[in-house]
Formats: sequence, structure tokens, C-alpha cells
Amino acid sequence: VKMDAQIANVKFDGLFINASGVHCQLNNDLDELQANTFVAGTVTKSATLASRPGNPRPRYVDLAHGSINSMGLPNQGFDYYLNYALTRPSKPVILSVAGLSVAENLKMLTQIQESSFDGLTELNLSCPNVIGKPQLAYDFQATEEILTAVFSFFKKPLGVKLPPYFDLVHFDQMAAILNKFPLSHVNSINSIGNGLWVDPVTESVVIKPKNGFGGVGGAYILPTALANVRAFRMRLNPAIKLIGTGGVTTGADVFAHLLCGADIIAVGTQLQVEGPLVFERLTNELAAIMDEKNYQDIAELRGKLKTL
Ligand SMILES: O=C(O)c1[nH]c(=O)[nH]c(=O)c1I
Repeated sequence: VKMDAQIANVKFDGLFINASGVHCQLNNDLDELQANTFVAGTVTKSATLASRPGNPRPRYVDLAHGSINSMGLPNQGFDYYLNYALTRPSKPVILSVAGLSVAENLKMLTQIQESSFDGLTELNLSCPNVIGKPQLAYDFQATEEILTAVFSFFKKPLGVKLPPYFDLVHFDQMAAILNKFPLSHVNSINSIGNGLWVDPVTESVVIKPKNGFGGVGGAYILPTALANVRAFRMRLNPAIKLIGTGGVTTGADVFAHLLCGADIIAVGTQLQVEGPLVFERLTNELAAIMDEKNYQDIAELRGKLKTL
């Protein structure tokens, strides 16, 4: 079964990447994914200029049908990931940046522009867990302003990581903004921000930061992820590709994301829970579904979701 995709000048020989934040903080984590036959590319942990320890622990918990996290952007610092991208990969590396200010984002993007990096860059506009900082992509004016500033000098392929939206008018408004820019891709969705999990035994929240509020991932968020992928596929210029992220735990979930229009698929919570073997399982489960339906190539079904 043919499973590949292209975003800008980058060819992915397969469908799967990790979701930024999972299995991608250190070189060894990234190398392990790069070496995995069923992984087509890797995304680095979103970077800030300086390294960060992140929020106090416990800051990640697996739940019955997903996860909750308030990591707080722990990372080794931008140079670490740029170096990785420049020296190590056999497969595509997507560099994720999440500066704490517009200036910090522009500084990192300038360094990428001036470097020999020729892969994809992803501007994370949706981190929900930096205390005191909003998810930037919920501010449409600020989003348009930062993309205008970025594209005034950044000439390499650039995508954005978006939070989930929950209102069709917001899809219209956000897509209208994104269509103004020569984006390589949109990665949708990030975790559903500021969920809360309560442990009835301890009568307590389960993560320490932010009084227990954190981003929700995993099966809980699949309907929201599918809606966002579909909504943006229907609204964005075809030249803007889609990375479908959120709620993938089975081959059927992958198939659903593809029907909604995803070009490649990112796996987060289920990678955290199951480890890198998840990619072989998802590949096999998807291939079985495609065989059963007599599809030879993903291109035959991508974006072909039917309505009633
Ligand atoms: O807390 C985090 O580090 C984090 N957690 C998320 O769920 N999404 C993000 O984009 C980030 I930057």
C-alpha cells in the first residue's frame, strides 16, 4: 500500500511523524524515531532560545482515554535542535519553535533563515501551558501580525501548529488569515488547552502546575481533531498541506484523519503510552483497512470524506 506525502520540498516516505513534545526532547529520542522503519519524519520539541526546565512535576498524566499535560515548554534550547536538524537526520526533521514573545520567535526564525537548514519549520502558536501566556492563535489579530512579520524575511518552508477551534466562524476567520500567507502547512490540532482531571479517590487534581489545568490529548480529542482537519482542508488553499494531529490510537483513526484531508499524521499520546512500536501497529491496521476497501494508494481516499 502506497503511503507517502510531500510538504513543500520535503518528501515523506510514509505517513507518520511524532507529535511535537512526545519522544523528541533529546537527540536519543529523535534518533530512535529516525531509525524506526515506520516513521517518516520527526518533529523536535518546541524550542525557546534558552533551555527551560519547564513546570513542576507531576506535569504529565495518562488518563483512561488520553492524557493531560502542563509541561511548560521544557526544552534544551533552540541551538540544540537546530544542530540536530543540521547534523543528524536520515529522514525529514521538522523544527518546532515556540518563543515566549514575537521578538524571540523572529530571532529563532532569523537563525533558521540564515542557516543551511532546508527542511520544514513549524511555528507553534498554541502552547497552552506557559503560565501567564495565552495560546497566541486564539488571538486572530496577533496571529496575522506575527505571520506578516515572519514572512517579511523568512523564505524557507514554514507551517503553523494551531490549537483546536470550536466555532465555524472561527474556522472561517482563521482560514482567511492563513490563506494570506505562503504557508507550507498547518498542523492541527495541538492539545485541547486547559482541561482538568479529578481523581475521586484523592479528591484532587492530578498535575501540579496551574492547579491541575492542562492540555488534553488522546482518544478524548479525536472528534475535535477530525473537525479541525476537515474544516481547514475545506477552507485553506490546496497548496497549504495538513498535518493531522490529535486522538490517533488505531488504524481506523488514521483512516478518518486521511478522509478529512490530512497529508501526514502525527501521533502524540499513543506514542507516549505505547512507545515507537505504535507506528508499525498503525501502519498495519491502516493497510488492512485499505486492502479490505481495495485502495492501493492513500491519494485515492485523502480528503474524500462523504457527507449525508
Ligand atoms: O506544555 C508544553 O510544553 C506543551 N504542551 C502541549 O500540550 N502543547 C504544546 O504546544 C506545549 I509547548
